[in-house]
This record gives sequence, C-alpha cells and structure tokens, in this order.
Amino acid sequence: MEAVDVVGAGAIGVTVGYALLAGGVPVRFVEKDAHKVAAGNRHGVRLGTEPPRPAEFLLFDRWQPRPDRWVILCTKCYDNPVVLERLNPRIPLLPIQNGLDPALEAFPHSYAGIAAFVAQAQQEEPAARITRRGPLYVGRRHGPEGDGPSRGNGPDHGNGIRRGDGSDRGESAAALVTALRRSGHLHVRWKDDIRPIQAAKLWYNAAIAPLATLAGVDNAALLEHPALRRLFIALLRENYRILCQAGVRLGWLGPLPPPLVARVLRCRPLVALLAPFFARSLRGTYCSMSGDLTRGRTEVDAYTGALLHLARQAGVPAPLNTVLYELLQQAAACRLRPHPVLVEPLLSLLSQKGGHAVPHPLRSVPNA
Ligand SMILES: NC(=O)C1=CN([C@@H]2O[C@H](COP(=O)(O)OP(=O)(O)OC[C@H]3O[C@@H](n4cnc5c(N)ncnc54)[C@H](OP(=O)(O)O)[C@@H]3O)[C@@H](O)[C@H]2O)C=CC1
Ligand SMILES: CC(C)(CO)C(=O)C(=O)O
Repeated sequence: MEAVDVVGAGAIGVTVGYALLAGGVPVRFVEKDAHKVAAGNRHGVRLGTEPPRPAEFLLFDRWQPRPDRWVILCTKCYDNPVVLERLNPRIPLLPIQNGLDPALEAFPHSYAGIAAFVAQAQQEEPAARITRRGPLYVGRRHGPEGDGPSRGNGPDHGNGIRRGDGSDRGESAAALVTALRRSGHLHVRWKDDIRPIQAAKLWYNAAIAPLATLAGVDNAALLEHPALRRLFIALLRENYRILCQAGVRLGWLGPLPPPLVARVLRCRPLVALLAPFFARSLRGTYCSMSGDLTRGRTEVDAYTGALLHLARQAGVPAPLNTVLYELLQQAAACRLRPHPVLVEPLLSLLSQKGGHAVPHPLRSVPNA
C-alpha cells in the first residue's frame, strides 16, 4: 500500500510505525525533535529488543501532508492545533490518542484508534518498548445509525471492515489494519464504531493519568496503596456517573463489561479482592502523562476538562474532577515535581463527603 505519515515519533508513534514497517507499509515519521529525526535517519526505528528498521524521518517544519497518504496522528492532544493547521479534510487522518480534544473533534475525520497497550518512549531516540500488552482498537467514528460508513451494506474485506462509505478510504483503512495484524507486533481489533471504546478509555484514563501523574507513582500504586486506591475508585465512580448521565455509550474495554465494572466499584471488599490481580499487570508501567508535569503541559483538558464539560452539560456534580482539574493545572503551571502529597486536597474532599477524617497516609507512599 501507499506510504503513511506517522506524526510524533514517541511511544505510540514508534510502536505503531514499527508495526506498519514490519507489516510491509513504507512509513515516514514526522517529528518536531531534530535529534530524533537525525537519529532515525541514521539508525532507523526500534521497538523493544527487535532489530532496528530503516525508515524516513522528516522535521515537522518541512512536512507537507498529501491527500494520498494516511496521517497517523500520535502526538499529545495539546500539540493537535499546530498539526491540524497543516491538514485539510481530503487527507485521511487516523488519530491514536487518549481523551477528547475539542480541536480534533471539530476536524472532519472518519477513523480513530485507541491504544489499550502501554508503551514508553526513549528520549532523543526513535525507540519505544511496550510495557503492558493490550489491543489497538481501530474503527470508524460513526456507528450503524451514523453517517452511513458502517451500515454494513458493502462487501466485507475479510477482516470485519466493510466498504460502503462512498469513498475509497474503507479499502485503505482495511489495508492498514491488515498490515498491522500481519506484523505480529500488535493485536488489532476493528470496531464499526470506535466512539464507545474512546469513551471507556476516557472513563479509566481520566482517573489513572491525573492521579498517577500528580502523585508521581506507577499505575499499580493506584491499586496497591489504600489511600490512593480510595481516591482512584471514587474518581472512577464519578467519571462513570458523568458519562452515563451525559448519555455517552461506553464500550467494553478490558475483561469486564462497563455495567459490571460499575457494580464492582461499588463493592469495597470485591475491589480489595481484585486489586492485586490488576495491580500485578500494571507494576512498573507509567502513564503517558507522567513526564508532562515538569514540562508545564498535560493532556488534562482532553481528559478531566472533557469530563467537566459533559458534567456541566448534563447538570451532574463533579466535585472530584473539579478539584483535580485545578490541581493539575496549578502543578503544571508551577512545573511541580510530582509527589503523593499533591493529591491530598482530593483526599480531604473525600473525607468531608464521607464524614470521617483521614490522617496523612500519603506521606508513606513511595514516590517514583
Ligand atoms: N504511551 C502510552 O502508553 C499511551 C499513550 N496514549 C496516548 O497516545 C498519544 C501519544 O502519546 P505518547 O506516544 O505516549 O506521547 P510521546 O510524548 O511519547 O510522543 C509524542 C511525540 O510527538 C512529538 N511531537 C510533538 N509535537 C509534534 C509535532 N508538531 N509534529 C511532530 N511531532 C510532534 C513529541 O516531541 P516532543 O517530545 O519534542 O514534544 C513526541 O516525540 C497521547 O494522546 C497519549 O495519551 C494512549 C494509550 C497509551
Ligand atoms: C496507561 C494508561 C491507561 C494510563 O493512563 C494510558 O493510556 C496512558 O498512559 O496514556
């Protein structure tokens, strides 16, 4: 198939780009970081302990996207506006990002991906490693009742993707998915409507990322430390209330369907029983936001900000998210070093609601 442009050679861009190369698709990486561009052109791109693969690297400033090439957008959401400025609706776009970014939502595009694996990038090198395996979901942004692309009246491509969107994008999207599957590096699941998966990822992510980032802990600590776990579960419950009352459909992401997850979250003994099982698989994995606090910018607007927007629209109280949003904005503005005490105001809020005081348990959380 035609070459594709992967914009952002970080954790997700490198992982997906490497898989495409392995699946036989020529990839051009577009990067802002000149060191990465130079290193990539010299040594190629690396995924874990796999051998490096040669690829073309181009500086973002010199990039001119073309209508015959897919753009796979793998930057953080806060970098979207500068990238979108270069695009037009004729250029096929596949963002693989977390959260709901208003700038991206307003930009016409028919497909999106959601990474349910965790990856970590290397600084100044186009290299990444997968720290927790999981599927890459790819799909259309409109369901059977939507704009027609997935009404199911076109022929199946043999991989679950149907033609029939009035353009040839269905076939080239199918070719992308086929190449990614062929690579053997990623487990790719096709979704006729990706939006419920995006919403479910937002549900979990808007609890994991801001807490782990502020506290400076790995993802497992949110389940292992009792005070952090209490916060994490309370936030997951608030996020669920917001999404449900705002009428957002949640997809099945992970081992349990959303209503069952919500029931488990209401039952403390069950959470305590299941937590070690989930914590084990998250140990040593860091959320993608974790390095962003000290750089002064995070994706909080696309996570907590998006939830607060939905909460306002639906008239749902969102006390934890309101405080969390402020905490993250302030911490990023001051480039604070992450520390468990940064989430203490949330714990106080929870104690007030529950009517019983919590001492200062967070000082004992080992800080990463
Ligand atoms: N890492 C993970 O495990 C997961 C990440 N995600 C989501 O995927 C998205 C990407 O995250 P991740 O890969 O971790 O992020 P990274 O920070 O690792 O990678 C983003 C890359 O994009 C570069 N970049 C920034 N602006 C531009 C630009 N204008 N043109 C080209 N490149 C640019 C960055 O350079 P620089 O560093 O110099 O700014 C960086 O190298 C996010 O939305 C994240 O939430 C989703 C699931 C899991
Ligand atoms: C691992 C996880 C779920 C944490 O928020 C993630 O998606 C990320 O790091 O971007």
